[in-house]
Amino acid sequence: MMLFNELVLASHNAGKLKELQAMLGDAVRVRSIGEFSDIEPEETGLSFIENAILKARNAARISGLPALADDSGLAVDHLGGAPGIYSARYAGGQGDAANNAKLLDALKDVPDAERGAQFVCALALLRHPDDPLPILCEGLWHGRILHSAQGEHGFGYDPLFWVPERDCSSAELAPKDKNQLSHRARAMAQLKQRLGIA
Ligand SMILES: O=P(O)(O)OP(=O)(O)OP(=O)(O)OC[C@H]1O[C@@H](n2cnc3c(O)ncnc32)[C@H](O)[C@@H]1O
Ligand SMILES: [Mg+2]
Repeated sequence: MMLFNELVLASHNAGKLKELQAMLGDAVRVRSIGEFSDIEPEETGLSFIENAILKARNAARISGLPALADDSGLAVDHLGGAPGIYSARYAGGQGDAANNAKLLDALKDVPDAERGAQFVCALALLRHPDDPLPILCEGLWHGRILHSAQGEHGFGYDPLFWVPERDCSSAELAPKDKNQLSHRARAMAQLKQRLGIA
């Protein structure tokens, strides 16, 4: 049962915002945290869940609205799950191109069979900043890291993420297809069920 008709999305990532908005549809009025503040909270948590809660709590406090945050990243088997929660900061906060270059370099001589990886998404919804029981949902997407970038859609690590079920990179998927298959899509499907808007 939906208890509100408006929420703020606690993300400063344009690619994520677009996907989350498309997935939520018009069941709820979505505001962006950018309307309220340009300051990004420090992601000091040691898990995706902790960081999602921290970002949502900060947004709920700033906006006075229920807040939904997404903390996500790429966990590469050969790297023991790195970059994981540090995915956005993998190359020192220099952006997607630098992150992708560093990842390709880290896997330079690694054969296909050992290039398995998962995209991870944790969603946290807080109805207010002191919500003692956030709604938490998670999604995983299994794939493999390519040897070079492919595709123009999406954002972040998408050009390097091979999607076995579609035989292409996630940056080669049409946005509507990525939004049905991705880690974010899986977490969002759970959230919509919890909210009764599935
Ligand atoms: O924290 P916010 O403001 O939401 O924006 P952010 O970009 O910093 O987001 P995260 O802290 O959750 O870091 C996520 C990292 O994982 C990458 N990532 C997450 N989901 C992705 C997806 O669907 N496709 C490609 N890369 C993704 C993304 O590019 C970032 O480098
Ligand atoms: Mg972030």
